[in-house]
Amino acid sequence: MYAMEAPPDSDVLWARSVHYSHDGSPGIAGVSVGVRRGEVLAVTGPRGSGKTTLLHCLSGRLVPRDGGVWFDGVPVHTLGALARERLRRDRFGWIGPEPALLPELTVWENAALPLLVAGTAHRTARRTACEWLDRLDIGGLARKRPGALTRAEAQRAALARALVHEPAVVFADEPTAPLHRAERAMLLRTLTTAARSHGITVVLAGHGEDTAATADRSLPLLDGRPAAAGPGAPGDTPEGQAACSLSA
Ligand SMILES: Nc1ncnc2c1ncn2[C@@H]1O[C@H](COP(=O)(O)OP(=O)(O)OP(=O)(O)O)[C@@H](O)[C@H]1O
Repeated sequence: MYAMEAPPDSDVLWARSVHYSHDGSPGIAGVSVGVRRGEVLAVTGPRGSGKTTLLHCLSGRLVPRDGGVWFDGVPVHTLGALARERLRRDRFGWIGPEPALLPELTVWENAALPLLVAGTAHRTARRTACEWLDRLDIGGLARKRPGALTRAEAQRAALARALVHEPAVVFADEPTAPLHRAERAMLLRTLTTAARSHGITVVLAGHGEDTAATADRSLPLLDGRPAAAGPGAPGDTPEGQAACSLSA
């Protein structure tokens, strides 16, 4: 049983036989994965294969209907809603397909939000946010409002917000979806370079080949299950605990 196993120390995130269904429609079924500290893991698969659902389960937004998720050895699936919210605020960063910046705030205020919400002094939050905007090559836009940014710039601002508090793990759910090809490659490179230089683990969902190429390993999903978990595949257990067939 997953509950009797102990997550390995090397894994910052560890999921065992995770099942989640959205009001009856299948989301993911029997996904197990370990993510090592500082690693970039790609979760790939076609539309509707369960990538977003898995990221939501790993980040504590959703509680699996069955199976469990551990972060730093803590069983996230047993925590209450408030504790999971705190965990997401303090230890995780999130960037999705839409930048979701607050239009009435400046770019630096948007980037600083995780620090401000956590009670960091205004001046420190501003300095740190501006350092991240500089690092992501949009320092000159710090005082602008999101409405004045291109999509690529807005997505970089969202990336700064995901990284500003130097979380343990950044979840990036198709962060390049709104971008053109050249911008996509640039954003992925920026994300992984920044995360690697700060020891931040990345779980990156996407369906393009560029997603897998960016990552250290890949977990391909199909219909909510690990795609490589056919008969005889590694991890093809009766519980369906197939670990991600990790290619690297
Ligand atoms: N809120 C929801 N209500 C009902 N069904 C949902 C909901 N969210 C996801 N699903 C279903 O769960 C399955 C997995 O969806 P999910 O969004 O996790 O896949 P995905 O791989 O991220 O897809 P995409 O690439 O389109 O974002 C799909 O069949 C989807 O229709």
